[in-house]
Amino acid sequence: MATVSPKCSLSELIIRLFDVDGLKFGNFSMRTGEISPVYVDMRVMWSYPDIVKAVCENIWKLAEGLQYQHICGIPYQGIPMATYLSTSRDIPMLLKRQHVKSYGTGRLIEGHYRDTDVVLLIDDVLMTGGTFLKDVPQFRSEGLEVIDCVVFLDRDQGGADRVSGQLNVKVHSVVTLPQVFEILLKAERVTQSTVDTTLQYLKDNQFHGAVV
Ligand SMILES: O=P(O)(O)OC[C@H]1O[C@H](OP(=O)(O)OP(=O)(O)O)[C@H](O)[C@@H]1O
Repeated sequence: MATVSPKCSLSELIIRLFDVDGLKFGNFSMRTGEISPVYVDMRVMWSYPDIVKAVCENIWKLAEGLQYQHICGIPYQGIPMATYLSTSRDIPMLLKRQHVKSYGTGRLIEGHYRDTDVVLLIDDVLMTGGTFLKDVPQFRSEGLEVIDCVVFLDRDQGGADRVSGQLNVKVHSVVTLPQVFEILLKAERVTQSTVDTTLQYLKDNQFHGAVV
């Protein structure tokens, strides 16, 4: 299978991701309890460094012009993405723990920062927005400000609006699922009928209101 270059086109990257099973069609149980006809499994990219580089380069482009002093990846997938950008661009990174340890320093957010410093949050996928809705207040209660979040793929189920509406944080995405379908359709990787069914599902399964 041909690899992609870090500066490849978005279409090339999406097709590469599809070809390594990063985007699957079928019936998948989601965290929310729903059955989704599409599943985005960016976790497979860790086996393909060319995809990691291209995904992160797209995130970097997206973050151009945003104001922040630190970057932080959302556990788990966001952490190696943020590490790649931190070390390749010399941007200080913070690490947020899933669980605070009962020993050592007992910190939730590791790294050096000052009160009111701004942190840019990085993640692979956005679905309900529930992860940002849960995590952003934790950063804020540690004295950090969050103004922007960047994700590679937004499933387009209302998550970005929930986050901006409830937290006054903007979520930027490299690509949305409908855009992914367009690319895969053009490349003849999926049929029109799969796309139609899946688009209808996304339309019928929007998230609003309380944290999921
Ligand atoms: O917008 P949301 O509905 O919150 O969904 C997005 C989150 O779900 C996935 O993580 P997951 O919880 O599967 O954990 P992982 O990163 O540890 O695989 C993904 O990596 C995001 O962090």
